[in-house]
Amino acid sequence: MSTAPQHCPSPAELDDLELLLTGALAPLRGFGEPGSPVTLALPPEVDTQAREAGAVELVDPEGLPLARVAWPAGVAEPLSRPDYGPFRRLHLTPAEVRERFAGRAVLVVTGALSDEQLEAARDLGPLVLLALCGHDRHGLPATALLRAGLVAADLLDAADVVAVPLTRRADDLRDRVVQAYAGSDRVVDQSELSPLPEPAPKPGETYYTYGTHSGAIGAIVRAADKAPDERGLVLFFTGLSGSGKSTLARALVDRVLEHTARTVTSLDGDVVRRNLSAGLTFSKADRETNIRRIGWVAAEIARHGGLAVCSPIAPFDETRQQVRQLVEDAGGTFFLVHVATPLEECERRDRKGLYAKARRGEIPEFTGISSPYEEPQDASVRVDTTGRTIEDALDDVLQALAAERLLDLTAEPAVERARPLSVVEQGPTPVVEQGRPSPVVEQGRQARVETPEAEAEAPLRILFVCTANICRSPYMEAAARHHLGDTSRVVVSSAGTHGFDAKPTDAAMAAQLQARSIDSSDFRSRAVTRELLDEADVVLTAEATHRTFLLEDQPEAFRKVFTLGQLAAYVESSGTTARGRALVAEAAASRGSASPGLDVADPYRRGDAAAQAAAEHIDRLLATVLPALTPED
Ligand SMILES: Nc1ncnc2c1ncn2[C@@H]1O[C@H](COP(=O)(O)OS(=O)(=O)O)[C@@H](OP(=O)(O)O)[C@H]1O
Ligand SMILES: Nc1ncnc2c1ncn2[C@@H]1O[C@H](COP(=O)(O)OP(=O)(O)O)[C@@H](O)[C@H]1O
Repeated sequence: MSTAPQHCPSPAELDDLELLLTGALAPLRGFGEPGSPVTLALPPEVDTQAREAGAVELVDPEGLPLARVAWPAGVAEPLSRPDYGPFRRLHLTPAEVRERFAGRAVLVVTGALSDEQLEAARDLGPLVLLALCGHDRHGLPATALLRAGLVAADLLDAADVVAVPLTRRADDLRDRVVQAYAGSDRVVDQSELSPLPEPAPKPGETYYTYGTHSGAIGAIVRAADKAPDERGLVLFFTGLSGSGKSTLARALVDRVLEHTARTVTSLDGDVVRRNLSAGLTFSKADRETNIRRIGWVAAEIARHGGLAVCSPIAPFDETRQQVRQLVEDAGGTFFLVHVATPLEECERRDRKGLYAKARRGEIPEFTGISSPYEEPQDASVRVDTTGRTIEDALDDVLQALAAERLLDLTAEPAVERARPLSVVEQGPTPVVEQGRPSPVVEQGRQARVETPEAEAEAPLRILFVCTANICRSPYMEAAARHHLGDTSRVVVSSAGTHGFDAKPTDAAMAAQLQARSIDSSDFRSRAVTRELLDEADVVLTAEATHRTFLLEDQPEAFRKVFTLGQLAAYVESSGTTARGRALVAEAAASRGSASPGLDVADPYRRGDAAAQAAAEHIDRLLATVLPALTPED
């Protein structure tokens, strides 16, 4: 028989294991007994190995073997006594409690004792404070409950605290567990000491803050009882590729930064896969690993009161539930947003060309096509973005967040958005002297152009970027070249953020160019590279999402990457007279944001009218931007 695999259970499962091993759940002796809520979930590969070996070895978070569990039958045999986690000394077995504290009343507590309850507890005589502090319980966090218990025990004449890791799912077995510790001694519940006030707490709320808590207990309660909007928060967007997760998540992050002093961590699916989850595939197991990693990071952020915004596909319900659990165990709130844009619309958008590839069988296991997406039943809000503006769709999320009193971003920001500052007003950041950018501003290009003089003489290089470099950016490149005529002061080119190398201009956009007597038959698409970005003096993207994509990889390029609409808006609103590189530096210093409202909409596969609208939009923007970007003689 093969060796039993090792596995570290979830915190709640570790709690259950402890109760099983100490006999607190007797006659239950293992996981998964018929009708028992005490279960153990093994990852598929561990499950397979455990079945082969007939057992699994459960280890603590540091890898110390705790128990051998027969598998799949589930009987647990101890290998060592647990010694992980804070307040371990308070974790006595039922037998130890019965022996050490025989004859004492057992007071069962799930919250901090109020002043009134403390007074009433004095009448009970010597006490055992049995603190139910399993990992997935709502209410006062376990460590705060135990600290408050120790203070209370100090204030009472003879009282000791015992930690009982009873989880919420084992609540049906609560009486049995309490009895195991109390034996034949008297049992009193905390709520019997003073009546609960009306109205009773709502599900998920606690009564630990009801009544008066003064002194040291009061301090513990107040520190733990953070208002919902002060607690760690994980906003988790799930939905199909192209449903709008990243767009909405990004818009939400911008709102948070504009409206509050909170810092935000963004964990976008694509970005995580280039970093934290680099190398993972799209198999079910790898997707689960990917989501659990995101969940782990997000939970750590929530543990410290932070705000994390996650936007992976996260197609499996069970993995999303695990993330919820991780976040709640860390004291944070998990807020699930289902971006429920239907597959047909996502496929119509196909902004990365992935659905087309998946349909052709070039991408295996593509979500929605050849890999499942399990619709969440537990989302706090469901948003279908079809036919709606981003602002409108975002509003649904903001309303739900505000309604749950988690984060109110619905009001206008207190400070009106600063108007673009001129370079002189801006102070120490990019300085423009005699119409030339300072070396600091253009550090990235120093390797290419040796001296500022030579740099000023060199033609200004514009790189246009869109998704696949077949619709919008080739049009921008060709139309700009046409518009610029035979000037040698500006050089234009284009590239795409995703795939599709060596494709001609999309037919609908080529037709628009032809209608303007511009030939684009020689054009072939290419992917944007670090070198292309380095070489460019200014990069103009079709959408804010393209800009973000570029800056996620090369944040140092932020002073030269704009959306075309953003730069046009700057030129128009600032009334600037700067030209060429000076204009680029000035626009960078203005710190205007690339609002998606300024994007050139994607005409791909949307017919001739959409192509015409995109072409006309680009024409208008180029008419504003190109004269300003052309250096003066
Ligand atoms: N086979 C397959 N299925 C789904 N998606 C695929 C696949 N291959 C690549 N991509 C691209 O990867 C992005 C999804 O990555 P995620 O990490 O969010 O996926 S998952 O949560 O692990 O399922 C997804 O990005 P979004 O469009 O932003 O969702 C795709 O661009
Ligand atoms: N109301 C809307 N909300 C969000 N995205 C929208 C909306 N309407 C159109 N879109 C477009 O849909 C696409 C969604 O892409 P993205 O946010 O990257 O999706 P995902 O991250 O889910 O793959 C973007 O091109 C976006 O501009």
